[in-house]
Amino acid sequence: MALPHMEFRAFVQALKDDGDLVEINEECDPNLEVSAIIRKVVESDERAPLFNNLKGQNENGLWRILGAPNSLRSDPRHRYGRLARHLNLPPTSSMKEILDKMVSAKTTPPIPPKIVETGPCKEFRLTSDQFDLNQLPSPTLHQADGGKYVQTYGMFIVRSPDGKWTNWSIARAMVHDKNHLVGLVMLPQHIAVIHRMWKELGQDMPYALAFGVPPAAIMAASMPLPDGLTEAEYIGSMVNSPLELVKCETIDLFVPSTSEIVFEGTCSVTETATEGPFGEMHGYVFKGDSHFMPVYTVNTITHRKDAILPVCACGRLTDETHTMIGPLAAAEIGYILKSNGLPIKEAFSPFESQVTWVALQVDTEKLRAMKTSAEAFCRQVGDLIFRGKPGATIHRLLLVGDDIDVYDFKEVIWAFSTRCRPVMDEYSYEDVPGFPLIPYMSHGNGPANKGGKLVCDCLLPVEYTTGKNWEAADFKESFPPELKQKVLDRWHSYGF
Ligand SMILES: Cc1cc2c3c(c1C)C(C)(C)C[C@@H](O)N3c1c(nc(O)[nH]c1=O)N2C[C@H](O)[C@H](O)[C@H](O)COP(=O)(O)O
Ligand SMILES: [K+]
Repeated sequence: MALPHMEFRAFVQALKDDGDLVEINEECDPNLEVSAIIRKVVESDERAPLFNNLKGQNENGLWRILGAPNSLRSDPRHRYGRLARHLNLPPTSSMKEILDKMVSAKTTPPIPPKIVETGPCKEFRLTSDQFDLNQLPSPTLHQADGGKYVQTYGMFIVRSPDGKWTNWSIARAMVHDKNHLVGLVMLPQHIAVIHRMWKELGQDMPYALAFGVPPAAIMAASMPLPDGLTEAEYIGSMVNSPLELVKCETIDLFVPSTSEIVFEGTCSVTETATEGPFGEMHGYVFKGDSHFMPVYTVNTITHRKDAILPVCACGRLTDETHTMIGPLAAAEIGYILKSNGLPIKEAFSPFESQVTWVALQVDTEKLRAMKTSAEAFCRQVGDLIFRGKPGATIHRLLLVGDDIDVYDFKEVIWAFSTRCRPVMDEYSYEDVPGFPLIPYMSHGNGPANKGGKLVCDCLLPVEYTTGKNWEAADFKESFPPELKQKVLDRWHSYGF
């Protein structure tokens, strides 16, 4: 068995060994029952459910479902254990350690993937007359959804026509009919950028959709890495070993050889169909909210025996859209600001903001050395992030001082509530791309795709000039160290 971060099935075994898996062997219905269970799981940080017995499974066990593949654990000591297992990090890892790992390959040489002859994803092969996506256990995730969202945690593999850039990403897709999907292809995402390249050529875009890929790969697939960067070699560098890829049956693309399930085909550059509505990452399903999106033809399915389909039943806190989309964008945002010489120490997207905010911890000593103004600094940050792709999903950037732990929302909201004067300390951006999936954008008063962004300065003026001139009225800062130690030592003898 390979290591959990390099093979999905080993990852599932690792969850089981961690006591972080519940195997459900009684028959469950992929129409809402499975998702209801997953929703209850992610709303209470319960163990991940593995559905071994689904209505509609075919004779080779295609497919089972693993729900909540990268959600939270209830034990605070292992809160991010499932994310850590995706990266071969200890289950006690912090979010900082996990995100540092995700940017670690920025400064190490890429390691190209290794092509292998075959692999477990080739155990079974179905041609288009041998499967019906409506008969297979494609799950319906929310009762108001427009279709069966079979694709919520698989990885799209698409390549630029010149073959130079292979992008791996997660984008949703639902069953359109027995051999077709329809999915969200939306700029500025790279899948949409590459789709446009094929459209300009007048050729349908070959794609592979691999489910149950190496966990390290799905993390990078969910991260807004730079244009033109091929995730496969970035991940190779991150895990310090080449990923093993195998050639698709019908198209000139390569997929991780241990993938659980692989759909192969072409994404039309002309034909669209109605997609949505879908219960999305901000926690809403708007009735009738569907749009025309590209149609994917599924020509071939290859898969492992008793293959497992990972499913994110997304919506309200806390599922993979919150543990991954916001934090991974924050990691990229922090990296961009640092590599542009700005005094940023940490960046995180608070779940409580439904990952629409990124909090940036500022090194205020370096800030003071810049002898800059609040307006100039906030505009510098906002221009770098809101005019670039990694900031696409983020609508508030909060600048906080050294004393604020951006990974702890209690800290962030204290600074925001007490140090950022509404309006005067906020710098608006109305002329930048907006994120249309946020309800106040898609169903609000202004344009869905433009503006609605702020840089919120949660640094007090003294932090720009002479430095912090207050003590927090709390146990940590308002008492001499020896007294604090005495209180801690005697805490129980006092009677607490
Ligand atoms: C982890 C994760 C990420 C995403 C999504 C989901 C999960 C679980 C769904 C549950 C399927 C919900 C859907 O909103 N979804 C999604 C999506 N990006 C889209 O353009 N379209 C989508 O439908 N991302 C985010 C993208 O994966 C990242 O933005 C990534 O950065 C993209 O890669 P790239 O274009 O930057 O290379
Ligand atoms: K990506």
